[in-house]
Amino acid sequence: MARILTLTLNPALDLAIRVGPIRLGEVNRTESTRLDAAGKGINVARVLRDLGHDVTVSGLLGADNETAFVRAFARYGLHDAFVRIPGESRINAKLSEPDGRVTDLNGPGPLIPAHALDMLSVRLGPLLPGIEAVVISGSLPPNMAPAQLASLITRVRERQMPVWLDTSGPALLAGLAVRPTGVKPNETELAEWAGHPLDTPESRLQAALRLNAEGIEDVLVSAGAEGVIWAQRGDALMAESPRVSVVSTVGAGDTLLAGALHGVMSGWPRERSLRFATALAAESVRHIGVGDPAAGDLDMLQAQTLVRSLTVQPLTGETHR
Ligand SMILES: Nc1ncnc2c1ncn2[C@@H]1O[C@H](COP(=O)(O)OP(=O)(O)OP(=O)(O)O)[C@@H](O)[C@H]1O
Ligand SMILES: O=P(O)(O)OC[C@@]1(O)O[C@H](CO)[C@@H](O)[C@@H]1O
Repeated sequence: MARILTLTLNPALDLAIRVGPIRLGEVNRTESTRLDAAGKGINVARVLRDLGHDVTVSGLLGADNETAFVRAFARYGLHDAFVRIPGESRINAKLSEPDGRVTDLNGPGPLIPAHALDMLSVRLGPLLPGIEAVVISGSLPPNMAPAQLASLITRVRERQMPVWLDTSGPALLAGLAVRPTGVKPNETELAEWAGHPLDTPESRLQAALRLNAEGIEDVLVSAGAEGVIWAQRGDALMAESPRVSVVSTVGAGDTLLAGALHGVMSGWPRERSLRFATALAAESVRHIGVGDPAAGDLDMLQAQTLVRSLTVQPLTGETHR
C-alpha cells in the first residue's frame, strides 16, 4: 500500500445537522447533530486509511480547538503533521433535509500568521522523500494568496511527486495554471475555470479534455447524482452513479477522489478504479461522513455502476457513446 500525504490548509469541524424541512427565520428542532474533524484533505485521508494506505495529514490547524482533530487522527490511524497556528479552525454547518437537499455554511477560517507557510515547508521537507502521492484539498485560509498555493504545488511537483488538487475559485485557477498531476473539480468549480456553465456531460467532457491538453494528466469531474467523467491524456470514461437514497452528500467528492487515487496507487485499470470510486462515493451519500469501504453491499453498488468509454475524436473533440 502507498504512503500518501494529504494537505488541508483550512480544516474545519463539520457540524452535521439533520433536520425536517427548514423553516427560515423560525425555531427548527433538529433530529440529530454531530461535530466531526473534517476538511477535504482530512476526509480524503480517512478513506485512504480505511483502504489500507499509510497516510499523513498536514496543513494548518488552529491550536485553540485542536483536541477534536487530534483525537480523530488517533482514532483513524492518521499521522499528524499539521502545523499549529494561533486561533480556532472554523466550524462548517451542514444542514441535511429529508428530501436529500444539503446546505453548506462554510466559514472563512482563521487568518494565518505571516510565517505559517514557511513553517509548513519546514515541516514537509523531511516528510516528502518518503511519500508517493500528495493530495491538496479544500479552500485556502482568507489571507493565503492563490499564488502561494501554486508555488506549493510547484515545489512538490519539482520532486517528481504526483499531486492531486481539489479546490475552488481563484485557488483552483491558480492551481490549474501550474499543472498538478490530477484534479477533481465538481461541475460548478470547473465551470468557473471554463467561463461558462457545464450543465451537460458533453460540455464537462470538453472542459476536461482541454485540461488534459494543457498538461493535466488526470481530470476527474464530479457531477453529483449525474456521475463522473475521468479524462486521462485525452481518453475519457464516464461513470453513472447507482441510485441510492441520500442523507448527506458532504464528503462525497472527497470519497470519490480517495477511491480513484486508491485505484491509481494499486495499479488498477482506470475503468476498475472509476467504478470502485463512484460506488464508494454513492455509499457515502447514504449517511453522514465519508464512504465506508467495508460496507457490506459495496460489491453490489459496484455492479450497479455503469462505466463506459467516451470515444474522443482528437481534433473536434466530438464524442460518440
Ligand atoms: N445523489 C447521489 N447519488 C449517487 N451518487 C452521488 C450522489 N451525489 C454525489 N454522488 C457521488 O459523489 C460524487 C461526488 O459528488 P459531488 O459532485 O457532489 O462532489 P463535490 O461537490 O466535490 O462534493 P463535496 O465537496 O461535498 O465532497 C459524484 O460524482 C457521485 O459519484
Ligand atoms: O470550504 P472548503 O474548504 O472548500 O470545503 C470544506 C468542506 O465543505 O469540505 C468538506 C467536504 O468536501 C467538508 O468536510 C468541509 O466542511
